[in-house]
Amino acid sequence: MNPANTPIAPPVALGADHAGVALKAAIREALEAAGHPVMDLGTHGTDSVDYPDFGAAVASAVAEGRAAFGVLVCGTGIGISIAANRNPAIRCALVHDVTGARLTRQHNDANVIALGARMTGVEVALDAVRTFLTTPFEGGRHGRRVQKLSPGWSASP
Ligand SMILES: O=C(CO)[C@H](O)[C@H](O)[C@H](O)COP(=O)(O)O
Repeated sequence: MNPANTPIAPPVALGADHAGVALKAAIREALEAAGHPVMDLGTHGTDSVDYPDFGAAVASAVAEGRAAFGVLVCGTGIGISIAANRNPAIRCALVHDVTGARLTRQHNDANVIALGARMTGVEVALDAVRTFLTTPFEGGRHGRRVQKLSPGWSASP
């Protein structure tokens, strides 16, 4: 609790490889300007690094409740989304536009979004992140389907 006894919302965890570091910085700047607490898990420079390290770090932060949501960026968004989805608590959606960002919250209850810095422009990416962070899960029939994405669910009778 802070001095005003107001709960502080968990931050948004950010992660990127070298290909995504500039877009991550733009996302961080926009979120901080809007008053969102962020947890920047790197990378912090343009030296070549391996996207699985950052996908895993953000996935762990979300899975452990240290972050409310995660935002990941690599060149295409593909590799880093695959990395995040190796964590069984994570539903990471690769998104290219605002519609995808909205629908993956409404229908999939995605807790991490992945963007491709070599695929999606900065303004679209920022709009997608804002939409992702402000759109609630719809539940209902989607709840049943999301349940079937959980590690314990099996298609076998
Ligand atoms: O993982 C990826 C492909 O899905 C990302 O786009 C990476 O950022 C990319 O592979 C990095 O490539 P680079 O040639 O090492 O910059």
